[in-house]
Amino acid sequence: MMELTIERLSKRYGQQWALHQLSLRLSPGMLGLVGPNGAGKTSLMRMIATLLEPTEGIIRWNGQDIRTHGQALRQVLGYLPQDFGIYPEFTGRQFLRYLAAMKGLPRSLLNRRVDEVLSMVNLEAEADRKLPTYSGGMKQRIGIAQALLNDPELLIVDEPTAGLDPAERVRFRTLLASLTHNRIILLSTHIISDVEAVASRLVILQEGRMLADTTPEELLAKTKGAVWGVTVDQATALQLQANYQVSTMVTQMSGITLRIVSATCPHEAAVGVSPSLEEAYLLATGRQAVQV
Ligand SMILES: Nc1ncnc2c1ncn2[C@@H]1O[C@H](COP(=O)(O)OP(=O)(O)OP(=O)(O)O)[C@@H](O)[C@H]1O
Repeated sequence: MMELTIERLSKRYGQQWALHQLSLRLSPGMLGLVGPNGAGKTSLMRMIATLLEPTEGIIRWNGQDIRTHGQALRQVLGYLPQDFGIYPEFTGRQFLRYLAAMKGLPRSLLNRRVDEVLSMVNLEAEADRKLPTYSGGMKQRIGIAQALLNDPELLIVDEPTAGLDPAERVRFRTLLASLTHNRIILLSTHIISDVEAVASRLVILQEGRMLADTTPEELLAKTKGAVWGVTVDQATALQLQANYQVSTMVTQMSGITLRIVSATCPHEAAVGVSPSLEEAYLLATGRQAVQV
């Protein structure tokens, strides 16, 4: 059995609710937890990892309350926190061996398991280099490797792609996708493309509340007919930008081409275009996209 159940979970810091009455049931597969900074993603993940006390609500692993049965969950948990610290004096392999020993892996298994996880994250060739010489992507892959040491049933990864370049980000996404078999993966991000094509389920959080519990396909289908493309002069572009959610803005010889997320047609020359998942997310959250 592999089931995580979250029942009316809330976290309050002082007067502020970081998370409010969230209920979710997770089964094997990847769930993308998407939301802007401050949405409550880290608080939720830390509560599941038994590192933070909920203010209200219950988290159950296979039916058992983790407040009283935390050890059962920790045994099957792999966690890559956002601020994952490395030890500068270690090589990748030494670091993993050290953590494997800390996690109580028996000596007879330890070296073999470290080799296995190094191969899973494709770092065998760099395993004997010191950690400070690693790129951002390699550091994150070592982070995943340490989270995989105990072959976790529940893998929690908090904003792993922050600071990675686009190639590293794609590589990291592919790595996570390869780990979904027979595991629950909870991946948080504020960049929707990180979970596009890899998450079978999307939960959108905003200001501590769940805006949507959906699938990428469903979210896209809902957005059909609500994304428009138009090429206009600069003054019109600025005006449209002030009044609508503009997802992209590209300057071309013929003028400025905008993509606009709007339930109604924003301009007489606008034509309907196929939505991207990012635009679907913008429509769901009602947020202004970053200008390009
Ligand atoms: N220790 C704390 N004390 C007070 N407020 C906190 C604390 N930790 C988080 N918060 C607040 O709770 C809210 C949710 O924060 P949280 O870190 O869970 O969100 P997040 O979605 O993970 O955002 P980020 O990606 O920025 O970490 C934010 O408004 C944050 O300022």
